Amino acid sequence: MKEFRDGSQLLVVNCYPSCPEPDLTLGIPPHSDYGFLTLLLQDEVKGLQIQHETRWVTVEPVPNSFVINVGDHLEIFSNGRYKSVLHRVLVNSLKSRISIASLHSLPFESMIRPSPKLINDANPRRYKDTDFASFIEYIASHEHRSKNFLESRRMS
Ligand SMILES: O=C(O)CCC(=O)C(=O)O
Ligand SMILES: [Fe+2]
Repeated sequence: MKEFRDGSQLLVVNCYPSCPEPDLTLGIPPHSDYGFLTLLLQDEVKGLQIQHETRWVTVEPVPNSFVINVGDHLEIFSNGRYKSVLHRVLVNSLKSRISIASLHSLPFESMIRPSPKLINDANPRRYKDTDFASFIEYIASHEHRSKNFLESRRMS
């Protein structure tokens, strides 16, 4: 898509200090990412987990590599064929951890909508249009947990 040439990028740097009681908290609660794709660089300390079926699976750090996550916009654009990945971060008592997440999408003012090529009588449209303003409005009044923003964009 041409629009990606002027697309948006959000860069998030996370630092998780070691925690004396790691079982009592989370580094980041379960959520899915804003955007089409996230490129994530994690250091050598484990902590990231993705939800696979009903289990939380640790994403083993691989040196000099990115973890690529599907975000909510790709789920919307693909009309649900690709699912944004629910993930969370654990803390540990021994080491602090750093990660850098780069979230990529269309320009902030663009509407994100299911691709018309994927919609037909057998596959009706499943998500409403959304944009950065709707995301900001949503997180101003709700906690961004689980996949609740994406759920709010589902057609009823
Ligand atoms: O620290 C990580 O590995 C993941 C961070 C994350 O999920 C985020 O910044 O959205
Ligand atoms: Fe994330």
